[in-house]
Amino acid sequence: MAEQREIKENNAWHKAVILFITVLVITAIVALVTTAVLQNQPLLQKYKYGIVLDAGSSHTAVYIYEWPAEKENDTGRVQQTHACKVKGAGISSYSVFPGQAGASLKSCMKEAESLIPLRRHHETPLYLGATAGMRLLRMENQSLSDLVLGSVEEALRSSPFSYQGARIITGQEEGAFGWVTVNYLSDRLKQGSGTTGALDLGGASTQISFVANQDGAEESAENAVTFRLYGNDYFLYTHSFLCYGKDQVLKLALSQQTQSGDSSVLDPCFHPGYSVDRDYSSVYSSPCVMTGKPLVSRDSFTHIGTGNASQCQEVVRRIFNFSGCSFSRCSFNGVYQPPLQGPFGAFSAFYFVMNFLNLTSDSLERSREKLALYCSTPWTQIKQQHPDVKEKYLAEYCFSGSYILSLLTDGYNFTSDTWTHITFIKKISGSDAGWTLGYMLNLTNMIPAEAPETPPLPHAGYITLLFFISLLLFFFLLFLSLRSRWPRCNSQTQII
Ligand SMILES: O=P(O)(O)OP(=O)(O)OP(=O)(O)OC[C@H]1O[C@@H](n2cnc3c(O)ncnc32)[C@H](O)[C@@H]1O
Ligand SMILES: [Ca+2]
Repeated sequence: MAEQREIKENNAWHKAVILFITVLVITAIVALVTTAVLQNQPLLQKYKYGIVLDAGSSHTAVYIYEWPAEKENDTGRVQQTHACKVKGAGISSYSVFPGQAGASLKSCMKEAESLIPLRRHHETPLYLGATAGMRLLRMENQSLSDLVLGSVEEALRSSPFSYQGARIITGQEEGAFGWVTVNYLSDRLKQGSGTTGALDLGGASTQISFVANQDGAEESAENAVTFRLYGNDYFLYTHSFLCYGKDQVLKLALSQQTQSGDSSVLDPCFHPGYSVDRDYSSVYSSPCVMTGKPLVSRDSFTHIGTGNASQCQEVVRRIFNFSGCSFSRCSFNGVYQPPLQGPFGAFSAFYFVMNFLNLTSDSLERSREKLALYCSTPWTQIKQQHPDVKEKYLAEYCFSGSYILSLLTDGYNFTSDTWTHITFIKKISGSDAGWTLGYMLNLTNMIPAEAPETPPLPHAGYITLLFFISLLLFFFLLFLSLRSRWPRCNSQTQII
């Protein structure tokens, strides 16, 4: 009887222990799962998205970015998944029918709707930034520029995304965010290592941005931008030259060459055999062209190419004003520029043109030689060699190449030595170089000022830990349950 009571007491004791351990194990598992879920909240939500519309002077592009939902503050994680080129010219060209500017964006916005998962639409931020084309339109006619912006705003508001605004960004923002993009994508911000300068050549403006000595801020505050990113301070020199994009510069060059009012213009920046009738209005209607149309009754002139690179260089140099610098040093047009600090990434038309001309990896001298040979090639031959290239682009590569060489050397003061510091780029790690990504990262606060504290374990680490601890607890429980059966079997043997 005493033995039986002892066995019963033993069993009750074991049951209590097992119950206690079971409760402990369940609590531990619940706690672990809760921790893991809290630490990695968006386990099921894989990606988040953002959309930026780059309303440039020549065209509008819709960029879609994505990033892993649980890694919002980790530098170098946001990437471009899609770019849609809006058909037709830039939004500033809709000044005649402002209401149609918004409608032009419809097909790219539909594309974005189909590419971004439905459940993400309402939380996907949507921005539009307009650049030099709209800056020029605003200078010419503020109410027309407001109507165009109103039209795109209305179209974007009616999309399912989280519309955050459409505005004309400043040249300083355009330059600075281009710099952020380039350095973010090349992972230079996170490492806190040296940075890359950014050179952007658009249709209506061009930007130069690089980290420079802080003293420059005292000389010219309007060219200084400071960033604190990821625990590092950056003092940036940036300048945007309105009217020095490649389309506006061509107008400037043509206006200078047509001043005499002659019926034809012999242009050394176009190929021999090239001949096109142009309306004066296509040159003189731009606010960048300060001089008036020559006093002739004709509406047009004949634009004839002669293909002479050294004469073209002279034509192009006349576009810059190298006198009158009120600072310690200037680039051109009296604009302050500190000594260049490379390396540099040159994108947009810098890339389009230099890539077409096959000049992305030559020395400055070799580039000059190759360009001279190219410019002197007859127009018929050029057209035969490149039947698939848009004729407007094809006709202008000699001029644009000459302008780029002059802008970089005469304008920004790159030399034969520092020329090698420039890399002509289109994309970095699959994302286009340009201001849009930097703009979005800034507005969504995705680059923290301080280096974020790294969680004790990465996502995969939590899952692995959870698995092993659960496994361990399971075996421990199994062991205890088996062990609790042993004495009972022994007792029964003894009774028999
Ligand atoms: O920055 P802004 O000045 O507002 O202009 P944008 O944003 O519209 O300018 P892009 O960088 O898109 O293009 C720069 C210029 O290069 C031209 N362009 C685009 N693709 C080209 C190509 O393949 N070959 C030559 N030129 C090209 C385009 O028409 C513009 O004149
Ligand atoms: Ca641009």
